[in-house]
Amino acid sequence: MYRLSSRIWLWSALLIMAFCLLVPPVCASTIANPGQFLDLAESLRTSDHPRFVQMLAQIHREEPQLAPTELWHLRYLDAWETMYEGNYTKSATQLREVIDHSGVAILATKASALLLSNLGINRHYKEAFELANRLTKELPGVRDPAARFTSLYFLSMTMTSAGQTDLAIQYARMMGDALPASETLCKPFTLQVDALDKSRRLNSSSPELQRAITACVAARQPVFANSLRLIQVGVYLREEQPRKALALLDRIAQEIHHSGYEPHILWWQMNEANAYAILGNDNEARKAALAVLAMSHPEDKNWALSETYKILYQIEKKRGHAAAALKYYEQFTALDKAYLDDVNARAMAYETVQQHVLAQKLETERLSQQNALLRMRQTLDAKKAEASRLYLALLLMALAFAVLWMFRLKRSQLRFKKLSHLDGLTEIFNRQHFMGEVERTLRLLERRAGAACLVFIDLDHFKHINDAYGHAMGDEVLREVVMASKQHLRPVDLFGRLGGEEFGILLVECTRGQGMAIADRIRLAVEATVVECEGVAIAISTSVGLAFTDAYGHDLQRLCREADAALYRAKRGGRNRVVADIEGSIPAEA
Ligand SMILES: Nc1nc2c(ncn2[C@@H]2O[C@H](COP(=O)(O)OP(=O)(O)OP(=O)(O)O)[C@@H](O)[C@H]2O)c(=O)[nH]1
Repeated sequence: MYRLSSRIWLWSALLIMAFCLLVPPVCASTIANPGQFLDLAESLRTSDHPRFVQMLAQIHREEPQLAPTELWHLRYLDAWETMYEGNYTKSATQLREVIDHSGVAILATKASALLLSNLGINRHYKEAFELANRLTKELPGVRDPAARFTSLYFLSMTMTSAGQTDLAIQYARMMGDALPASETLCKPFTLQVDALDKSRRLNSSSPELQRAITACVAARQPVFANSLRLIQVGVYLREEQPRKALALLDRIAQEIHHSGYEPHILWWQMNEANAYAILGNDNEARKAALAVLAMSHPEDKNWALSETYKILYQIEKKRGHAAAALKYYEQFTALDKAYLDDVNARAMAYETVQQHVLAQKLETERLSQQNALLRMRQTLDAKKAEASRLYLALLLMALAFAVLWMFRLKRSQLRFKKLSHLDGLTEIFNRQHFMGEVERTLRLLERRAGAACLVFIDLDHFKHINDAYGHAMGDEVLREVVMASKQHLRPVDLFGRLGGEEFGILLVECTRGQGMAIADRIRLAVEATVVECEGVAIAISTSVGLAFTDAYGHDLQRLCREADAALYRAKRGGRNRVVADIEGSIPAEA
């Protein structure tokens, strides 16, 4: 048996038992099926170790025939055996190989869990806690119940070794929550008791203790049951109940010694020495303590040995054996220091890893916060750009709408203005606008001494047309007369309805002769206008009076008076004729 510290002994026992029960024993064994053969070998590792070694050698001879998964399984078992033989460094390398390269999730998880224990035993605490962190992270993805159970088992043990007993209890509870078919509550309960004991929260009447013992006895797990009973002995001793401790030690003595499990025997012996020492039975205490020393090796460094030296020191001191007392005291303090150093190293390593993880987490959080901020900014910028585009579009739409609205307004204003200038029936200038335009034009002409002729037109006997054919026909006649007259005007001439059946024309830049000719052409056009009413052509004629600027100047009033007078004369002269102003050279009458 290999020399381990007393705390590690318990963990080793827990480790061995865990692997014993991971794979249920298989009865058949044939190399014809290497997968099954490997499973069988794995199940026999601790219960029949010689056979396991022999099977390992046998399958090594068949190595070339093995499938890749089977080869990796074999390498995992090799790593286990190497660790069992005490070569932790080589075993760690082999396990890392399986973890990194096997590609078989269950094997990688089992190898990780075993490596965790390996690193702990080998006092590579920092690496152990780093691996524990990785295992914890990977745990949600471990679906295989046995692999999950194993991971939790080693995680719980590792947390206890780091003094993180609450976490250890939590992992142990998680083991109990999802037990693989081949497992019982013995191991989860034992781990909880161990964590409670390490954190001094266990007393002899704690229900957890009894519950765990019952579960392990029922599950036929003597190593676990004995570990729990030895813990109970320790609790009795802490509670100053040495007689109860001795009674329990007595009860389990046979089983402990029969098991041959050296760490338990040593632990049992040390507890006996301690119980007798508390009772003041120095002889028995010394005897038991010396038995512990006899079982140990000079280079052993463990807590049980440290406690033993302490007991011996106290006894020798009491007896006044100063030299012996000093010798034991020196050995006790050296071991105690080593043990405390180890505890501190574990706690320190745990804290270091946690700090590192925390720093990484903070850095990750900081980076993710920066990313989130950046994303928010980008989103905000995109939204701003979108909003700007929207505002621009809205602005353009509003602008377009305003322009359209203004355009339509202007157009309708112009239309109304134009309409307000026109006569509703004939659509030529109404009187007011006509007079205004005539006055403006006359002023312009006057400035450049241009000639013009004002023409007044009045339909003859229009009342009769209305009376004979109706007012609507009268309107039609008015429209036709206007259209006929327009044919003889130039764009510069002004044409307006003065009222009723009376119209005015200003012929611009027009000589007397031209004026008379145009007026007569209009008269003739009116006369030729055909408006029929129920097949009867309506006779239309008009009288025309003219006044020229060459005779009366550019004064509108004067011209109007003279044109009106000429028109009056045309009427009086018999109608349907053109009469010019009196002062004109030609008294034109047609
Ligand atoms: N249909 C129609 N008749 C109008 C309009 N404005 C005025 N009149 C009519 O025109 C007629 C003008 O009659 P009068 O002033 O007696 O002149 P007239 O009958 O043409 O006789 P003379 O001018 O002397 O030849 C009236 O009967 C008015 O009612 C109009 O817009 N439409």
